[in-house]
Amino acid sequence: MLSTNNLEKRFGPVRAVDDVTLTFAENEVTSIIGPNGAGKTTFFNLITGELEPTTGQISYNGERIDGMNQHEIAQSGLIRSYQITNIFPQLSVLENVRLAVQAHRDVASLKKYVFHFSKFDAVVDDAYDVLDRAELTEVADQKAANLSHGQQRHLDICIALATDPEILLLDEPTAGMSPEETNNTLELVRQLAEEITVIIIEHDMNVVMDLSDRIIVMNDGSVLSDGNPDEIRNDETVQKVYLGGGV
Ligand SMILES: Nc1ncnc2c1ncn2[C@@H]1O[C@H](COP(=O)(O)OP(=O)(O)OP(=O)(O)O)[C@@H](O)[C@H]1O
Repeated sequence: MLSTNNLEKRFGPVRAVDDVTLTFAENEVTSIIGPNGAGKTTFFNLITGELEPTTGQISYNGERIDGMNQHEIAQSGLIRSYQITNIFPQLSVLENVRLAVQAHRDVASLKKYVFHFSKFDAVVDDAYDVLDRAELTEVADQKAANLSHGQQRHLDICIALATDPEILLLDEPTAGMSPEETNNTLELVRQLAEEITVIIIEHDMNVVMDLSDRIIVMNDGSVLSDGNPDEIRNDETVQKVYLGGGV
């Protein structure tokens, strides 16, 4: 459904992403790992349209998306979670998700929602459905600013889910979380992966090994290795370059 072909991004002399050809399958959790500066974030930025490739192609559901703007790519179902920066802290949890549901509708529908309260109710119902998936229903009326760090990260994922993604990109979803919050997030991502495709950048190897169907190891902009958790754990090159033999 999503593939890259000879994808390359140069920043002056630096090849941040260097000849990356990958295909992502539906309903899999894929983790992208690698040392600092390996090109993981740049790869995400290329897929979501935040950066344009220097050369190479990106295809999504049979269409070229390289060169499309971020908004068009997001509308087509490829959504990135933005690590809390998308949250309006002074609004309630429900209002945050409701706004995201509304923003996803086109302008004509939006007018209907304003003038027909039955449609507005449907938006609220959708927002509650999303909160329910992340177990945030109980805090729906609280100010987003008052949530714990883990709950805010989940709210951020809810805001992404409210736009009905087919592919969800998550950048270090468990960063800064307590062990309990991390477990909740793992459970949430597992549930999501039953319906959508999830691609994660993650540094925590326990999370990566636990959660992933597939792991892509990047180094110096290139794909060093690509396989299931057992294959990556036993890959000698990966151990030498990245895992230090410790996993
Ligand atoms: N806007 C930019 N301008 C110049 N160089 C950049 C830019 N963005 C990234 N780079 C360089 O591209 C390379 C890849 O960086 P990138 O941030 O994609 O790596 P990363 O794997 O996400 O690293 P980290 O795990 O530290 O976030 C690095 O050498 C980085 O310095």
